[in-house]
Amino acid sequence: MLRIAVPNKGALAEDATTMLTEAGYLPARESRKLSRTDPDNDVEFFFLRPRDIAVYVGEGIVDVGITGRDMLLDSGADADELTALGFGLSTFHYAGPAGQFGSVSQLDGKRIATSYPGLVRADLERNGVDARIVGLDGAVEIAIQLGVADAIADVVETGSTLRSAGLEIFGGPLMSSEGILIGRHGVPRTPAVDVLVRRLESVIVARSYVLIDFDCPVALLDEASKVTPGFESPTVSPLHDPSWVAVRSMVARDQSNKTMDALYALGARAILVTSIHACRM
Ligand SMILES: Nc1ncnc2c1ncn2[C@@H]1O[C@H](COP(=O)(O)OP(=O)(O)OP(=O)(O)O)[C@@H](O)[C@H]1O
Ligand SMILES: O=P(O)(O)OC[C@H]1O[C@H](OP(=O)(O)OP(=O)(O)O)[C@H](O)[C@@H]1O
Ligand SMILES: [Mg+2]
Repeated sequence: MLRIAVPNKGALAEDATTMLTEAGYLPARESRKLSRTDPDNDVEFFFLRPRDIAVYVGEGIVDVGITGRDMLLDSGADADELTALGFGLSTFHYAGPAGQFGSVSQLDGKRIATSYPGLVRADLERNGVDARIVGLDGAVEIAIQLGVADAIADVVETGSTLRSAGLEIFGGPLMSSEGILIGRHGVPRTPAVDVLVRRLESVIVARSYVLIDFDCPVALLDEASKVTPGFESPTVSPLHDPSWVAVRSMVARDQSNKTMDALYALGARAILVTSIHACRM
């Protein structure tokens, strides 16, 4: 059985479960249970704290897990990113009271509150800054007001938590993060892991692309194919009227209206966009 660790709470938990469900697995947690089997897929799910998942994977206790890239890096666990999952997008930043800090070098001799000490220590070393790290479990944005730190380093998504604490970011982002699938370093990918990765990547494709169908005068087919080149090349089918063809292609979901406008302006008609329920690329 493939053993998969899934966040049991926090920012990644719901999206990870939804994505695995769309990929055909049964990861929904039953009441307060910390594990469940999915016999049809020969998988066992473990519901763990996202921070601990890198540790369990790195120690080889579970085969793979879903966590944040920032948490993997922070943990220093012996695990690698297998694929990025496109949810839980965030950046990691230093922040301080508005107007007080301009660059990382100004952190020299200061106290920095964070829940990600490994990540921050590595960044400070890279920048040659000697600062004291104050390790906190969460709600670090209030640490300056409470007098335990001079600056913080934390996850930023919308920035609203920082703003409401009167803080602003300074220096560049330490990293960009998102939910990722991780596996133990140096362990060859088994066929079951390959299937999992392919299924998850297919969910991302099905979410990011749509199918576009349209009727096109044969004389315009080359031009239309440039608008919708698809992955390999568009599918072209004959119509009863020999001067027209039907064309089908994949286009990026967020470009679908622009693509329809361009095709219409070119002379294509009966332009239809449909969602992709599932795929294997
Ligand atoms: N507001 C957010 N938006 C997007 N991603 C986030 C957000 N907060 C945290 N994350 C990401 O989610 C992952 C797990 O963080 P999360 O906050 O869920 O864990 P935690 O702090 O241990 O749990 P909790 O906040 O429930 O105590 C990290 O990779 C982090 O970057
Ligand atoms: O930029 P924003 O959209 O405001 O999101 C960022 C906030 O979200 C997370 O907090 P979380 O809810 O996980 O609480 P925690 O700090 O206690 O972990 C993170 O630690 C930031 O505080
Ligand atoms: Mg959190």
